[in-house]
Amino acid sequence: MKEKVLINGIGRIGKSILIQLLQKKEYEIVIINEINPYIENIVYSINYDSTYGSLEDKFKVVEESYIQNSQTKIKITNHSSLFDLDLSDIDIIVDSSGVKTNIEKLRSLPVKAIFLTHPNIQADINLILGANENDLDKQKYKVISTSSCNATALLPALKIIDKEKKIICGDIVTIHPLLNHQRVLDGHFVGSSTRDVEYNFEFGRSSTQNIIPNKTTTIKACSFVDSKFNHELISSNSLRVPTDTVGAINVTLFVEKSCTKEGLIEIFKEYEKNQKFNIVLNNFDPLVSSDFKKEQKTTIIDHRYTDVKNEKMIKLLVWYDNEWGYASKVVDILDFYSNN
Ligand SMILES: NC(=O)c1ccc[n+]([C@@H]2O[C@H](COP(=O)([O-])OP(=O)(O)OC[C@H]3O[C@@H](n4cnc5c(N)ncnc54)[C@H](O)[C@@H]3O)[C@@H](O)[C@H]2O)c1
Repeated sequence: MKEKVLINGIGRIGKSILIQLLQKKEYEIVIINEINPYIENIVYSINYDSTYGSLEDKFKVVEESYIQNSQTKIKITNHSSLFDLDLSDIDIIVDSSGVKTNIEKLRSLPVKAIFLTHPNIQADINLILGANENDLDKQKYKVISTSSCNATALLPALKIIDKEKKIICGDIVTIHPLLNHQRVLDGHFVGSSTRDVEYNFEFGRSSTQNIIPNKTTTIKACSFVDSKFNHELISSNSLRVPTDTVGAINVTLFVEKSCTKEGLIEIFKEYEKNQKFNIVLNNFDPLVSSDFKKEQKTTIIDHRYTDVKNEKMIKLLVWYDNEWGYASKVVDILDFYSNN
């Protein structure tokens, strides 16, 4: 039996999830709900993409409110609230709209599970593969947050190091591509109490003309998954840069047990060899951010920059595709949920 899916919000993340789910026979995308009222524009934005290229098997509009390609027919709805939708034919909702919704009310929806593509402390669980998948209890948990792209990339690396060397404290800087809530040229700041975007004057500044510093929610998102990895342990900030996708995290950690650069690389190689999910990729090649575009592994350790000072200070550079890579982890989480 296929899992019948509704995707809410078909922006950067919704679209990456849609395209990856379309490759899998275990899922049927029944509805896309999107507040964009122009179905021709929805189909256009699914078919063509400046970052990842255009779809081979293109969709077209049929019967006014459906889109169809050679494999699939999907109903398009335009409700601003999930509570206005007919969910009688839906098993799973993937909410990639970024809208903050009352979680108690979400639980009452007549579906098996609702996956939120943002960190949410009120969700039944914030889930990152390689960190806490064993805590997933399908009988108990209905609203499942798939955390953030940064936390999905960082937390597995922190846990690997903590297990072997015990982290005392540290600092991270995320270097993050543009997001759709930013402005192209200077304008009023963007942020709202109904979306998971921080109020931040700097995000009203031109995204293509600036490196924009901001307080990242990365460590907070990690703490929702594993409370040990919080702001008492690790400080953080972010630099938003004018690239389309693929982020990097510069990580500095102080640890209790002595280590060497070679020993650390060995630990990550061992993990990569034995991992259950597509998480760690060890890179030794002279690559740049765009080389990691569409990479499904989301904790890419660039060992050209792995370093140890005074046996107890570790430096790592971690890459991840914040759109396609993160979306692939959401799909892996759906698989994990469905198969357990
Ligand atoms: N872009 C990233 O790198 C990234 C990575 C991980 C997680 N996320 C999270 O995923 C979510 C979506 O981010 P995005 O970058 O895709 O944003 P986006 O702005 O590109 O897409 C959001 C889509 O949702 C639609 N939408 C807005 N309100 C809606 C509503 N009430 N009902 C239905 N649709 C609605 C918008 O029209 C838009 O098409 C956010 O929570 C974000 O924090 C983003």
